[in-house]
Amino acid sequence: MFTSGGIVSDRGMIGEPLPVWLSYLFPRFREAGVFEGMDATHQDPNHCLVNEYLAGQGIMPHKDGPAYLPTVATVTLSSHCVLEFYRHPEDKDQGERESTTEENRAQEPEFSLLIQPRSLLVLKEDVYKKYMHGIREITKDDLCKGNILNLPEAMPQGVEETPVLERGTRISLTFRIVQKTLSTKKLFLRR
Ligand SMILES: O=C(O)CCC(=O)C(=O)O
Ligand SMILES: [Fe+2]
Repeated sequence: MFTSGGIVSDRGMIGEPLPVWLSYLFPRFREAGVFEGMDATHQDPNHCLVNEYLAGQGIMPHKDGPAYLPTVATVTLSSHCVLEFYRHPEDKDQGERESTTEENRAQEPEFSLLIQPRSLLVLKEDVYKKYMHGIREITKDDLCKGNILNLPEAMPQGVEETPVLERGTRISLTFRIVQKTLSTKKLFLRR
């Protein structure tokens, strides 16, 4: 796992340009209007998190938090996954990723999405702000279980008979906009 674009902290991010192998996707994001109208100074994402999940690995339910503008674009490579969405009781989790707890995992998800390899997933607005998202630590996904909202459209061909998908290694590229950026020049002038 690594991040590109800079390290995000409370004070902001000391930005550095994303490498070409990530920024080559920007025209596609623009065509699809993914980050359109988010922020006057940022038309393209300035931060990317690259994650590798081996089969059986997941991520605890969490919100991505206020360091980013509330749109996230995720490109999935190699293997599918099922992303689950949870509504926090009373929505008291104020968007802090650190607030992830075992208690969150105990809840049942409200809905899920089947995320196919080579797909782009865009989460914004309420789904970003009000729901937590997570990936269960399992090696197989039974598509008959849970409330998978994008079925049958996202169902891979040929699995209608036995809709259990075995997970392989998944790589995700998660693009976001960090609004608060600090240039090294500004930092230097502050001293
Ligand atoms: O890998 C994914 O699709 C989700 C990653 C995620 O939720 C995160 O890094 O905040
Ligand atoms: Fe996340």
